[in-house]
Amino acid sequence: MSAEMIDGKKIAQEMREQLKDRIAQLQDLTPGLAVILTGDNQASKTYVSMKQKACEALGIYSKLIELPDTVTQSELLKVIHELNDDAKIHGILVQLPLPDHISETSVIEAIHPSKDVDGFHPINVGRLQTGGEAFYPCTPNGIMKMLEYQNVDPAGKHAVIVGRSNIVGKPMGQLLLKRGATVTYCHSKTADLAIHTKQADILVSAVGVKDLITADHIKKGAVVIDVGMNRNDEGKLCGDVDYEECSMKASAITPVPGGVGPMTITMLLFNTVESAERFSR
Ligand SMILES: Nc1nc(=O)c2c([nH]1)NC[C@@H]1CN(c3ccc(C(=O)N[C@@H](CCC(=O)O)C(=O)O)cc3)C=[N+]21
Repeated sequence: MSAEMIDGKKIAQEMREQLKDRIAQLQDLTPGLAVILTGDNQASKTYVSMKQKACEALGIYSKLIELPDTVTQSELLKVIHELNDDAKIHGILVQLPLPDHISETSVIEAIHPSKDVDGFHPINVGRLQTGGEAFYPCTPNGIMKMLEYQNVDPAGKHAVIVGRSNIVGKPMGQLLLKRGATVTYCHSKTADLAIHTKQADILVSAVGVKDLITADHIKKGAVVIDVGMNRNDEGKLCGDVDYEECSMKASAITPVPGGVGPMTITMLLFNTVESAERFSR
């Protein structure tokens, strides 16, 4: 039996329709998102233009600030401070990665937590653990929405996460823990990956290695979430999971493209709308 494909594109589209209604309720307040793009990395440009198109489609005001890769840290911080004070802007996203001479931590910490729609600021990271009003990182939060949509309740399940980044792996574990999963983190230093991943009821791979997860890595009936973004020999986008093999064994599985990616952008819109709603209260 082959697994059900979790259609991220479709779930994302449905959530975007719901967001349109929420935006309409804001009446004369237009949610605003500022995106700061440094340098001319082609991949970054592509993602940023996808984000802008998504904003446009929903009637979210989007402001793009393009800076050369020679921009100094203090110039970048000044731009962030101005956006913190800009009443038209409810969300600020600084596209990562940044040029090497700029401290990612300093930049993230300069964004006002109430506008940090990426959920990367330590205040938001902390509140994810301790509670309180926070923005959750878009990719893991989008995955939680996909699980909900599939009627997968993490409570009592064993969730295994491969990857320990601040952007995906770590917050993914926190969100699943919040929902009652037993969480295992695996990463590049894990001695025997398959021993752990084979225990997973829910497996999330966020590593960036093509075909890292094969059928031998998963348990029959597992829910498999692929956050990887890699290119195969033909230059086509593919994930960490060998989809063909694993879909024969999993109960549900996300494709790449069309899985987690579209949900990431949707959750960015979601956080921006939420920020505007908080602002209007
Ligand atoms: N501050 C910051 N926040 C981010 O959220 C952020 C970032 N920096 N830097 C780069 C990564 C990457 N990222 C993606 C979002 C959507 C897709 C996406 O929609 N992908 C489509 C396919 C796109 C294609 O065809 O190339 C899909 O998977 O179906 C991919 C990647 C957000 N990022």
